[in-house]
Amino acid sequence: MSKPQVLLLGEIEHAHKEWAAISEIADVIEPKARSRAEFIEECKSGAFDKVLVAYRTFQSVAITGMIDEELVPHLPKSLKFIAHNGAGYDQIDVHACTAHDIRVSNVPTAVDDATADVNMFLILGALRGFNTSMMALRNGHWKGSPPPPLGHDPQGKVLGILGMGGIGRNLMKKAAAFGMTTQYHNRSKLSDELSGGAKYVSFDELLKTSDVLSLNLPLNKNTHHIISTKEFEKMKKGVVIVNTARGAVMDEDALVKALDSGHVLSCGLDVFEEEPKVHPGLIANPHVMLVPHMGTWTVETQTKMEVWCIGNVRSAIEAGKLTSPVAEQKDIIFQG
Ligand SMILES: O=CC(=O)O
Repeated sequence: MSKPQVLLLGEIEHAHKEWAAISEIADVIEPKARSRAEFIEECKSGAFDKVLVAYRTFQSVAITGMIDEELVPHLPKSLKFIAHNGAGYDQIDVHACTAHDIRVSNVPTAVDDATADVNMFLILGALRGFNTSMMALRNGHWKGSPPPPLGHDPQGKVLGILGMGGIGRNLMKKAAAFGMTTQYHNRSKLSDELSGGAKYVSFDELLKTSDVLSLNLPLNKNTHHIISTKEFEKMKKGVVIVNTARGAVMDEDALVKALDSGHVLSCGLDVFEEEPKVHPGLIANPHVMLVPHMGTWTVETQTKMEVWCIGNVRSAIEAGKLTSPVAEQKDIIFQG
């Protein structure tokens, strides 16, 4: 019997041993296409007609573009699984995939520590106002002239976490070590065991009473611009906002205005609405902490993510199911 085919969209950089083991149970193929148009043509040519599983990276979007309603109908009928190497899967229209009987998995858990570490780094940097003086030092002006205003301690501050998934819960533990108290808002209240004693509050309450607001929720139609002008107006004056989720959960234009007016004291961002473009109002603001999407950018975490994603590929081939299906598909019974 011939082996099933696996389509590699992107590259395996670390988990070479685990990937080599996939070659023992499947034939791995790669696209020749270098653009979305070429990829669609390659799909149409029948080149992928025996592919059962696709492994994809965040970066492979440069070739395929979004896995959206336009692209999904061109994917081969044989394709039943997409294993996405990343926690956030906003590049994939899950509903379009469900409609074509394609199961989708992401990589939770493996990303939690590294992303929450960046979260903490951004919280500390934004509270302390480190960026201005770090820039002054490099420009030969020591702390700057005049020196920057005094920063703020995390101790005793209320951290509001919007989206209490794995990263949010990991952040809560780290923030506790810095003396912060956590409250959260989530689609649903967590069990006491999961929430670790953090107070569940309404969205409005979270906005009104947090000293630091951390965005840890996925980007989808419901969360796009969930933080905009109206929400900034409800926040405490002097609030600090950090985002390691996806840029578009916050309206960047509105953020820049809230920073410029002084209502928002500072922010720490790892993600941007139109990456790799960064809003000029953020670039021009020396107080804000800006990191070019490096939440999971460590050898250890990238390796863990690849191993996890390859585990999904293996499970799809051997057991006919994914180990970590995306939330939207957990309760769906597939036909094909
Ligand atoms: O941004 C990183 C991820 O979604 O894994």
